[in-house]
Amino acid sequence: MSEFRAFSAPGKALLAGGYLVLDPKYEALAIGLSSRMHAVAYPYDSLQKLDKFEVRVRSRQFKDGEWRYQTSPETGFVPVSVSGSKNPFIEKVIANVFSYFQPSLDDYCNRNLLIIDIFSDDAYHSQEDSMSKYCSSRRFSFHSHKIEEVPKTGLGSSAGLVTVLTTALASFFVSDLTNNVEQYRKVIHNLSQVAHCQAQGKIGSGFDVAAAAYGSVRYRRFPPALISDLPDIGDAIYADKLAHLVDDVDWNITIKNNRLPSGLVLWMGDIKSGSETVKLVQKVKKWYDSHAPESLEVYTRLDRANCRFMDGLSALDRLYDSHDHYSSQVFESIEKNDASCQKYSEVTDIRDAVTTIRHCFRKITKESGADIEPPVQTTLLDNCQTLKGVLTCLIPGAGGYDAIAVIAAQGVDLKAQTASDERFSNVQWLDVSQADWGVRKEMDPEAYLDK
Ligand SMILES: Nc1ncnc2c1ncn2[C@@H]1O[C@H](COP(=O)(O)OP(=O)(O)O)[C@@H](O)[C@H]1O
Ligand SMILES: C[C@@](O)(CCOP(=O)(O)OP(=O)(O)O)CC(=O)O
Repeated sequence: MSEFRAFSAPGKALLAGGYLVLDPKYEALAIGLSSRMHAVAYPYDSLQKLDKFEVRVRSRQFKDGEWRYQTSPETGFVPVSVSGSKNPFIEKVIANVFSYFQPSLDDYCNRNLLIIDIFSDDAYHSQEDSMSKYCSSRRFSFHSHKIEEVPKTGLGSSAGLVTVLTTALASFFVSDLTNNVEQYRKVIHNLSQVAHCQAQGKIGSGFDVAAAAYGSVRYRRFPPALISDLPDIGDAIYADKLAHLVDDVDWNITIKNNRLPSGLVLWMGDIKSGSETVKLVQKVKKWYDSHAPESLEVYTRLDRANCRFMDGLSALDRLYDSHDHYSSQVFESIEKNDASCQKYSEVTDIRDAVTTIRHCFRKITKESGADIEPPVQTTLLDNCQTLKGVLTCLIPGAGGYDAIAVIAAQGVDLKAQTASDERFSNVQWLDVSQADWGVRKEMDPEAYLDK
């Protein structure tokens, strides 16, 4: 590719299936978010040295936000940092994209310097110590600290980065990718899952990369061994094993469209208190293993409620699209959030499912010591449920003290409703909502360039 091109990938919120989604028996609901990670790929440039590729990834929103890696076929495309700084997510994307496409330097003579700019939308990070600036017509926040030092809001910045960078880097090697992302979506997803797991040093469920690649999806995970069984990057057989995994192996995952109803909006409330997902997962696993067979009964009940929740959202989405009189009555009742809601099974089915989900999570919280829905969050969610226009609310993902998710009718303003309400004083409503589409080409690459 010889011209500028830009791509973006969405953030994520896991609205159903936390913990269960780690087991391929269960499905989960990953919602793509309007906060996106962006990548701008520049036309090829040339290095003086012709025996290597150099990839320069710049995140100018952050202090020291530039990483330069060199790689070559001779070294099995093992990336070597030549900027002194390292970024594991960028490094693994480079290793896997080059290992997969196997570019020869002869084919890229004088086109061996690849430059990509990364931009992240505000909601991914705390905005303290930042300044809003325009790059041409797009506005981003620029921070005075390094990316690793800026507090995150848990919207999946690393998954979005890995997915959009994989897409942008691949566009140097596949001439028609930019205008056919859909055709290459599976390859992008698979390469991104591999890179993300390798960079994190652990194999999670992958729901966050699935959301970054596909948008809002009903998701069932791949077997962890698909990735853990890969040889080391640079190993003589790594490229062949990676190509076989990406192109030929059945990952046996479920990726189905399952979106929030058009007539509803997702609100994410940042609580500004962190929770360490890895420790929560370890505590829940210990509880599950030590409380069998009752723990299996709890998971089975949770799974049924998760599926009722997901099915209920799909039913409500179909109802909204019908635009008939009954649909209007149902959505009007949600807007009022009064006793009239009890008349409509489309509303009560979803609420009953979430009630069961939250009850099970409180039971696990009590028995495992993992603060999935601790009492302070229970109180906050119960208060949220009373707000005008709220259909339901829950703790997303691994739960804890990170955030709350509220599904409310369009046109409802939770910021205004809660602004002077002491009960919500520690909630910062993020400027983010659901966005159903995954990684995509952006139509205005010039909009990211400093004029
Ligand atoms: N805009 C960015 N530019 C460069 N690296 C980024 C960017 N956003 C995220 N990262 C990388 O991802 C890491 C955060 O990943 P992680 O801890 O998994 O958080 P999250 O839950 O948001 O994915 C950062 O420390 C950094 O290495
Ligand atoms: C526990 C989980 O099932 C869900 C975690 O969801 P979060 O959205 O809390 O994830 P982080 O952003 O990594 O904290 C682990 C997994 O699925 O990998």
